[in-house]
Amino acid sequence: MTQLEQLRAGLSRAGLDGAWLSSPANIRLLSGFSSGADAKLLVTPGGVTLYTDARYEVQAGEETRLPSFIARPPATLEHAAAQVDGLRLGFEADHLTVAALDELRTYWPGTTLEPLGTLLRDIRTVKDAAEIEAIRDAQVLADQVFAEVRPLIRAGVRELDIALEIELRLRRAGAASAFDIIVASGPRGAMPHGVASERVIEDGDLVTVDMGARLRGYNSDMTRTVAVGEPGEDLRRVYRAVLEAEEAAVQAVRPGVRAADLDTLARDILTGHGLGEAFAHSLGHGIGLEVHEAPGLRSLHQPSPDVLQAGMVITIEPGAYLPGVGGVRIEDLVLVTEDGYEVLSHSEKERL
Ligand SMILES: CSCC[C@H](N)C(=O)N1CCC[C@H]1C(=O)N[C@@H](C)C(=O)O
Repeated sequence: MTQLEQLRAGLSRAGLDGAWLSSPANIRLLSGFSSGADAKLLVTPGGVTLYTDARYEVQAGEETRLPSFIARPPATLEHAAAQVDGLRLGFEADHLTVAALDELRTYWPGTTLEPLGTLLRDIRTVKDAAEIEAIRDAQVLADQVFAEVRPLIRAGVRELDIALEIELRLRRAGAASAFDIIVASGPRGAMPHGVASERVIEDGDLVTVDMGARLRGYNSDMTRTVAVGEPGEDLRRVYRAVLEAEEAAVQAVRPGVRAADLDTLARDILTGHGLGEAFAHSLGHGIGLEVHEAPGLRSLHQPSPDVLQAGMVITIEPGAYLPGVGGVRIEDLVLVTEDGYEVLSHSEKERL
């Protein structure tokens, strides 16, 4: 079933006639149009219409085979009003603003509007062959760029120069950076989201590089922690503990495993090394049109209800963060297959 067919089936199960979609990722998923921030998608029993404005007329013609209506609000809402009168329409409650919902109610007094729930989240969680190919290609590029930039990670180089080189090479290859590149060296390694700064890397540092490529709309995500010179034995011990947790969690990936249990598995290993408190985030996440999407690999603070299925693409990224000292994170991008897993990220890991 195509994603649109899955959406229609889900709408009918929920007693809805259609949907008004505003999130760029879902618009791209269903239409192929890549500038969803300036678009809406209307799904009704009679068809699907992409609404966008004159800046995107040519682009819409190139990117989608769906009929487009070129206008700006309120003309778009007035045009849609005739099609949605008397219908029950779903909307993305986690994306549509309160003001935008009020506006829909004003222009469509005869339409019942209801939150879509997890329907689109669920459709996006399991990837089809084309989506997996795009993520795989994004990771091939990320591995290649990491290999090219790896020799730059040395004493005397600023974190932001490493990030710049990564970004430049991704852009030159026709991709983009999936997110602000994290380069966290020395004590900055204690910041899980330590985006590259002006800090100059020193001998004995561990340097965490977390990067991803966005290609054909799909993202990759991978982290490597690199040793510069000879880090002290305390940091090496932390590195080995994180690597042990990471490899054990990857090896446990297969359909039917609860996402929360993978987090617990990695967390227990780190706790055994006295690093449970230092693992300050969840084990990983699904990835696709957005960097963070379902399933969440989380056992603490709202444990994930998700169970792994073939076709999910997830990250496994345990870390340990020691304020004032430094940190380690190791992350692989993993495809859940029918009989287990395939690691999509191939960049070499340190063996300390
Ligand atoms: C700003 S995108 C960061 C990408 C990165 N690989 C990543 O997902 N990280 C870095 C450390 C934690 C993890 C993260 O943000 N996890 C989220 C899902 C959480 O809430 O734990």
